[in-house]
Amino acid sequence: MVGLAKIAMECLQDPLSWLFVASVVIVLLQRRQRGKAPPLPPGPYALPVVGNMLMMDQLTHRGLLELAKRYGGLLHLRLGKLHAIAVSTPEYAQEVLQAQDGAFSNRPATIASTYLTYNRADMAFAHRGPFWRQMRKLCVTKLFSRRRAGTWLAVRDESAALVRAVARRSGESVNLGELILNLTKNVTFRAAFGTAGDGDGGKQDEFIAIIKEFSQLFGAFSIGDFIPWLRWADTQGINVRLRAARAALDEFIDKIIDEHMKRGKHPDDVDADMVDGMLAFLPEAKPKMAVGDGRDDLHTTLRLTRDNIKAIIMDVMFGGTETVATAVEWAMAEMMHNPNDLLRLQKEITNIVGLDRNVDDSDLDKLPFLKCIVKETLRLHPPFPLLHHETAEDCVVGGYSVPQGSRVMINVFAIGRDAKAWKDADTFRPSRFMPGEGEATGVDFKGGCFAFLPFGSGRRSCPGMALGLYSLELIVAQLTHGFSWALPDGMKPSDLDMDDIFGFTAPRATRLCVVPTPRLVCRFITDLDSTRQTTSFVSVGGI
Ligand code: HEM
Repeated sequence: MVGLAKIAMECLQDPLSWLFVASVVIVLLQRRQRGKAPPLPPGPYALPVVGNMLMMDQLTHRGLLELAKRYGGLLHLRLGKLHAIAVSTPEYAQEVLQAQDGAFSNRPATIASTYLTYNRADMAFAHRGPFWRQMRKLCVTKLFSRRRAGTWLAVRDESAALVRAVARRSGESVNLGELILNLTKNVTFRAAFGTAGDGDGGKQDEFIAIIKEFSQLFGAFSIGDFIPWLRWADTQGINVRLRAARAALDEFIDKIIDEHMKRGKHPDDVDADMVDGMLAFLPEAKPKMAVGDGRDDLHTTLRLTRDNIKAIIMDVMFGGTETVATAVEWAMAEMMHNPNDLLRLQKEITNIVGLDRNVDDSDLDKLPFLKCIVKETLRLHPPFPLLHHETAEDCVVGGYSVPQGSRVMINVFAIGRDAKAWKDADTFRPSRFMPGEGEATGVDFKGGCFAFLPFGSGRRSCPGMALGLYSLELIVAQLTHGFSWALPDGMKPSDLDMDDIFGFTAPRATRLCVVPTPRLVCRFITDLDSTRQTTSFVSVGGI
């Protein structure tokens, strides 16, 4: 006994031994503490060190839906050092997005996304707190607001340009998915920088190449995100690509900021773009546009840096481009798959608008079935199928522990197809929302119904919802009213591939290709711009 005590005393004189003993004590105390806390939510068995990392390919909306069938609406996975929680029922969604919203409103970020957002200098990746609140106010009241007329005009112009482009291809198979994605890229480019896509093709192509690289890097797998002591290992050379991508963005946007500062447009001008709007908060901008002019609360308190401007522009590009394009393409695809719904919508629009012009803004609120098509599309195909949140503190949900710093994935896709919440949950049936006809009349996606969350709910819900919805409704209405549509090569509606793929959003696995025939009262014009001298249609009403 004396011998043992002597050995222990000798060991403890060595600092390394002290460290070892202290670690053992901490682990034991943590275990004791955890013994008192509620258990973690159920989930598959986690291996030592790597946990469930071998299941990474199942962390998609469909993979997590399958896991939820086995483990329940709140399930736990261990990804290296990280706790990950998947939420797959409306009840649990309400708990994390409403009842405990404050604790669940941080945003997880990888090493790559932290670097690419200039250390969370944007809104989408900023943790909840005073900075994020101010950024959100800036976006909602200044940047995405209806008062920034140029953005809404860009949607109208680009939608009309799409209709004209499709009309020129009457009777041919057109890749509608690709055309729609180009349209939304043009809109966000114009909204951010004010330049019309067509007139500035080179610049826009350069920017799209930067976005593509950002997008790949955002999704790149890095072992250091899950096992921190392996952060030094950069086996795929991602760090070099990250530095190059950010340098390219710096060069591109710095030039645009300088040009905008030189022209000195007032941020409230009708044709001011988002960069003009943000320069009003950049201290180095011209005095007449400088911060602190006391116009409102935000102007006296918010100071932006160039990094903030770049990071917010990327939020707009990522938040507003693929989301709208994905939803429009799905709406058109579902109507091709369900031709009776296409005919019903065409009939509704024809009754209100007539056949001598296309739909405009003032028609949209008179088209209830159009709203039903949009809702049903967003229910079955939410552009962001998973919402990514992080817990700011230890929480308890449904009797289970959710530790601080957990990654929380709210499976909006699974929730929108929850059989307890929705009748014929997997069927596209827009009339379910039709006033006086369907069982889901009055159900909305503004955030109060936790079975229907395409724009999220609570603090982190989408600040661009009004713009996104407007774009979605106008483009779908104009395409539907402008043309009769057929599938190419004698394909039947039931042959249409309706699979999706998981990425930044959940777009169609195969692009939608369709054959248009103009259906408005038209006059022929010869398309002199076209080298093929084709004859195309333009509506007398001026689409
Ligand atoms: C149909 C179109 C759109 C859909 C379905 C959509 C959906 C969403 C969803 C689900 C979220 C995340 C909510 C959460 O994490 O809880 C979100 C966030 C966001 N959206 Fe949208 N969105 C759309 C259009 C837009 C547009 C047009 C813009 C910009 C002009 C935009 C900008 C953003 C931003 C910046 C965020 C991050 C907000 C934050 O973290 O505080 N979105 N959106």
